[in-house]
Amino acid sequence: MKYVIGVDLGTSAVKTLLVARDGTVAAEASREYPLYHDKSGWSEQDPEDWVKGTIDALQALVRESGADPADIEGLSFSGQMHGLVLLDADNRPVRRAILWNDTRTTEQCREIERTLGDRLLKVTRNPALEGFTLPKLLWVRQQEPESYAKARCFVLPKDYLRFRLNGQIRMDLSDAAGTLLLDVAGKRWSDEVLRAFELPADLCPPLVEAGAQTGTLTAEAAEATGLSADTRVFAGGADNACGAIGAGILKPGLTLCSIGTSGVVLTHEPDASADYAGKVHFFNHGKEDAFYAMGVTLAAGYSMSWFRNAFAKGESYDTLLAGVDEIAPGSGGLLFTPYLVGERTPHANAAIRASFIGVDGSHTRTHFARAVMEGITFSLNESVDLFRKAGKTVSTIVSIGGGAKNPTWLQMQADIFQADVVSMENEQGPGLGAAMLAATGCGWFPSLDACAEAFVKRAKTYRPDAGRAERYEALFRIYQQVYAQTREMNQALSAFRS
Ligand SMILES: Nc1ncnc2c1ncn2[C@@H]1O[C@H](COP(=O)(O)OP(=O)(O)O)[C@@H](O)[C@H]1O
Ligand SMILES: O=C(CO)[C@@H](O)[C@H](O)COP(=O)(O)O
Repeated sequence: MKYVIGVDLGTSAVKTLLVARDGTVAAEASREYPLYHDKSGWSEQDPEDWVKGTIDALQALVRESGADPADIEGLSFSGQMHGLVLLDADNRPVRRAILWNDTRTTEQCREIERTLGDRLLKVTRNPALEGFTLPKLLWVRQQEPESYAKARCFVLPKDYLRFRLNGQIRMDLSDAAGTLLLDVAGKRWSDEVLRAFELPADLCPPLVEAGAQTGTLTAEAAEATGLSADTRVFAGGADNACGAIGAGILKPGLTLCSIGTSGVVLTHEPDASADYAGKVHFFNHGKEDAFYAMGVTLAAGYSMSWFRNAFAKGESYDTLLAGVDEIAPGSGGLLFTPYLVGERTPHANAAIRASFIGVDGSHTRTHFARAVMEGITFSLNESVDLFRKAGKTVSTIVSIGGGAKNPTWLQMQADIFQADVVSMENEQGPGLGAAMLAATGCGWFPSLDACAEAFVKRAKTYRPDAGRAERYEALFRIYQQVYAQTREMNQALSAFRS
């Protein structure tokens, strides 16, 4: 049997999948790594932790599957987006990576808007948001000039990981789209943006398609992982692009919901003609010449993991969420907004923070757990709502990510989104999407679409219940008021955050 590997470099962990030629997942291995929040709004990781975790996970994958390394033909990547990894002349990181959910760059975002005006949206197709890469580059240049002086090139998280496995510095278009330095429709680095900020063109790595082969494993990487040095390495893509591939979102009319650390609602765009006026992100897909639009909830799964770590440390999600299905929609009048680290869609605001509204003496921890699930899903529904208002039909949503492991949450998504929600046999869509890029690159299939026919396996469809949907519609209208009602208070409270 021949195999490929998909490596998903997530925010909470790296997840590796060994996938056989018929699309069956033969083995899985993952390793967690820490997040550093040294100050309020900061979020960093050590690139060395990604490399160690991945090598460890790959070793375990090869060892525990018993697969012959010679039969593992290709490997590709899916990665958390936007994180800035600045490299020195020897390609060593000059500081820790600043991640997608780090919001320290509000000032730099305003500077980008002032400098580029309406050209920003025209060229990069996106507004200036704290999570994107360009504001982070400007922050390091202004705040840590000694680190910036050492920097020769920047890459994104999975590009650094790939470099450590194949020795080549490259960036794929789907990830480059989230830097605010790419001419998204033209598929090239924007000279105009680089010039406007006096950034040298060679700071940007060579661009490739997500499906392009970028060499093979180095001898050292092969030795460390137990893989063969002949294993072909394919560039891979942004986790949301790969999640879309792994869920079969390869043609118009299909929508994805992913609840990982972040949460996204994403629709396929066949070309760059759609204009959402910057209300949602607009990026290059991992499928050549296609695009996607998406709304992002910054703290989706992160709200659940925060809740667990703060109030039930050490418990499994299954234990934490036991009993939530016995509580009626609305959690007994308890509402949660998931703005733990600020928000992106529909409220681009780094200063907003989360709330529980309506706490009652009768509420138990289970009410709080259900309210957290509902609040995250209401936030994602703001993106569904935005797409519907822009004229998209959203009737079937494929749901992936850690949040899709819980059947009550999947039914809740159907009831709140008022759409059929489809789960996958394997909820690890981004890793599967990465494996599909490798499988197609190895020539197993003539196209990603053909690969999807064999690899994308739907498990169950959750249909909305009319009664619950009606109740949630009323609750959603109340939920939508919380942002405006708490914005000023949170702005004032920001002075008290450390
Ligand atoms: N069994 C579960 N039930 C409900 N939610 C879960 C479960 N397992 C994981 N999650 C949620 O999924 C999140 C992790 O999802 P994952 O897709 O692995 O994230 P990432 O790609 O960002 O590392 C956790 O933060 C948690 O909120
Ligand atoms: O910032 C974004 C998308 O714009 C995030 O979706 C990151 O790409 C991280 O993803 P997860 O770790 O939550 O999968």
